Amino acid sequence: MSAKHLSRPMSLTEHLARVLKEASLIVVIGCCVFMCIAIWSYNPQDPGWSHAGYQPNVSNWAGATGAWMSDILFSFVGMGAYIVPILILWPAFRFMWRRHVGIVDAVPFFMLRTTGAIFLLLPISVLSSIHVSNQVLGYPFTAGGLVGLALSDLAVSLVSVPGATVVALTVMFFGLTLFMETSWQRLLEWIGAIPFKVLGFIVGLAQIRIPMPKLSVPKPRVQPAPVKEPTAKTFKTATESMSARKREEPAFDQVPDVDLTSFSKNDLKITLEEEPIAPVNPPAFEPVKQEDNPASVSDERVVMPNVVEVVEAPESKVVPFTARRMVEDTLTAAKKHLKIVPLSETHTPIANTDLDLEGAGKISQATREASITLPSVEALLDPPEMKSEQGYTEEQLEHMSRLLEEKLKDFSVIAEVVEVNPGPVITRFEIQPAPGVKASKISNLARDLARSMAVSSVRVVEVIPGKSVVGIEIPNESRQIVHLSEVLSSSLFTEAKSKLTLALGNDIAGNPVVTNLAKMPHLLVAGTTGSGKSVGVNAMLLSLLFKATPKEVRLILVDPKMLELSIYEGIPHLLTPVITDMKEAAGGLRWCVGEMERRYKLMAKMGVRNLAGFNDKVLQAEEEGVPLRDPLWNASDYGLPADEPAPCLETLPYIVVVIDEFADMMMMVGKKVEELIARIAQKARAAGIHLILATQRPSVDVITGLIKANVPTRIAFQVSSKIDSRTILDQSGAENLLGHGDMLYLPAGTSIPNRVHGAFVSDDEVHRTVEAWKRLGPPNYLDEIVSEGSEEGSFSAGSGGMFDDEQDALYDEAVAFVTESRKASISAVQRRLKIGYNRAARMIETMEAAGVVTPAGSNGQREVIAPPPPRD
Ligand SMILES: Nc1ncnc2c1ncn2[C@@H]1O[C@H](COP(=O)(O)OP(=O)(O)OP(=O)(O)O)[C@@H](O)[C@H]1O
Repeated sequence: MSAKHLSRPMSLTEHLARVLKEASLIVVIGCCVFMCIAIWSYNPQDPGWSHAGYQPNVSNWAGATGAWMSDILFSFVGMGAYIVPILILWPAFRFMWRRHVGIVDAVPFFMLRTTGAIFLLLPISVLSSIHVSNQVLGYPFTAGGLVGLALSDLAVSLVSVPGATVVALTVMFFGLTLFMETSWQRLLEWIGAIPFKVLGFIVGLAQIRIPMPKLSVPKPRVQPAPVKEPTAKTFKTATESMSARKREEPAFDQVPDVDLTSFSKNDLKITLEEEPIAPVNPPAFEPVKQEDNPASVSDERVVMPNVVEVVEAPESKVVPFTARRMVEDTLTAAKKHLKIVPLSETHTPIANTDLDLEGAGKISQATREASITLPSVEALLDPPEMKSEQGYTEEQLEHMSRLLEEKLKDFSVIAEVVEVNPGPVITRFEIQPAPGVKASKISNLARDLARSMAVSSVRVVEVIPGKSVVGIEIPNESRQIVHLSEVLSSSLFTEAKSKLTLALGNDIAGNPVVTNLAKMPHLLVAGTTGSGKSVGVNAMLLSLLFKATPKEVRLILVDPKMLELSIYEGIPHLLTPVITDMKEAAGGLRWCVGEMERRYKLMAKMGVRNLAGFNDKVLQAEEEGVPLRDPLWNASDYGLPADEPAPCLETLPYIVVVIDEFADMMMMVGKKVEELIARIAQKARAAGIHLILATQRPSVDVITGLIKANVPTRIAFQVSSKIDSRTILDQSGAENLLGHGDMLYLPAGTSIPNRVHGAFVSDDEVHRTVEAWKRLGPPNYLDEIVSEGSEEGSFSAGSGGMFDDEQDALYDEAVAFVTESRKASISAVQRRLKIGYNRAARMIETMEAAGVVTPAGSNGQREVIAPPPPRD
């Protein structure tokens, strides 16, 4: 948001209100000055309200009116009369200072201060009445006036003089707190800062006397770039702009020797907390003549991260400079209230416990040796752009914080901005709502806040782990693009051992977000059209292509739009050509179910619990020179002699099924797809089969309860409504994203989504990577995958017919064969009818359901129950 947005022209009503406000203040000031004159020139002998007067002339400077006014005040509140003008003036000034507060908004504050004023005034009268003699003063009644007299009589009779004094003092401070609306803590801090101010003044005087060389100060920056290795002897600070510091700065060795080692760490923490600092390498501060090379010193400077923390006492050599800087910082910090801490320091990166940084190394090493070298990220992807500072200036942040508070107040939410965290794409304002304000109330205001703050969207983060504040995320004026190459070259990605490592993008603080599909174990990606889904899916696919060889990961890509994934046609990772036909897509899923069952059986025979274990065992046996034989092999199934040895087992690749628009599939193929997906999702994890489902229609008929229950990891790109966001994430928030790859990533088993700025990858980059892989070898397609679907015969939308195996054209023939041969063997049926393994397996299962054969026994054999068909 630009500054011009912030300072929009006033409407006529606002203008009138402002003029009226200022005119009233002038009247109030006038009245108070008059009252002051009347009170200070009070003469008990002047005529007034309490008596007729002892002298013919009025001596009060404010005339007879003043004499009457002061007499009334002294008669009622005695000495309290002196503070009455202050009690009127102070609130009037505060009302003026708060320029954006309307009269209605000011009513609660007015009531608060009036109550405070009464509770302040009355005890002063009571105390005066009890402790001050009226003989010298000569007020009409007592030193505390009639009110003081009445209340003090009552108080003394109830709690005697000391008790009444304590009660009156307590009430007085209570009233003062309400009236001043100030925090005693701040007051104490302010008083505590006075010695530093004095010290600063003395140092300033000394500077004037000693001519010093100039030192240029770098231009303020909102987001300090993180420094790799902060020196232990420096102070870590946040934020920006030493813009106010325009005066000349001396070289450290010429600064008057002020011993500041006596400052306590706590002092520094309190006073320097918000002040940006540009720590300096001591050698860079040799006296430099600005005229010669003004930039040379500032170039040496490094902006350090935030929040003052004295790690170690400064070395004596740098004490004078540091000390002077501390004093300056103290002075500047005293003026500021807004705490600005870059997100890079406050935001906790997403936990990467899933990344398999250690495990699974054995297999990968072994498989990798025998396989092709992976293409290089640097050679194929565009390098990341140089990051430039794109956040708001410190003044803008200050202004926006106040504006945010006011806008919230317009919506009857009293809240205070306690911290601002600028990030590369968004800036997070942490607000502390008043007690009793519900976070959901603030969430519901997201759109109104975006409108009133003139930004494209505002996201409300109801829960920030470890804090009691609510976060308001406001987009920066221009956002940084996260390039995939940046995330792929991060150590998090390169060190991850899992072959299914996915690079998603950067989190709000700019840290890479890398996840493991193997642990997810299935992923649902949804978002409206143009929100960045396809780019996101491409980034995930490229992550796999830069991490795994075809021996390690195979892909089945389903692309009904024939647009997005067809680009990958021909890469050696594909198990089948990119599927664009829904029939074949359903067949692909059925093949996956069959493959899953087969893998489960294999793993059971081998006594391992998952694919990694299976592959380890196979490799180990290969290394020992005794390769394992396929335990499921049955020579007779293939018409071979029984003594034919089974083939050797090979490692099994992970299989990733990516469906780009699975709503289309649901519409065209019907409910059965949902069941198939659920079946794969429930069991396929151990078998190494993983699903990535993408849709641009996040409605309940596409993302059904069954799918949600089985696909625990979700990514929501921008959606058009709260309802869509709830359908994907079970909570709102995605409707307030920025689009263009901005996403909410909800890992399995958590309820707090993480905002991630998705990695961008261009079509060119995808092309280059695909070409590189194509050059490394042709794909080895399995024909049975798509034939599984098409050979099933017709299937009508929503009928579920294609999965009803009793409707299978060959089912009757299969039953006849089984009952005649009395052999309920899948491979026998497969061989006899010349069909795929999965189709045969399903027929046998259908026969089991129909009572033709028994369930498989412990040895895997089935009995045929039904009699053979009668012969003609
Ligand atoms: N991570 C990103 N960073 C920057 N811009 C992005 C990012 N992701 C997407 N975009 C921009 O958004 C545009 C739309 O992205 P994309 O085509 O992926 O959307 P989509 O959700 O797949 O839309 P559709 O469903 O219509 O295909 C892209 O052309 C690109 O310019």
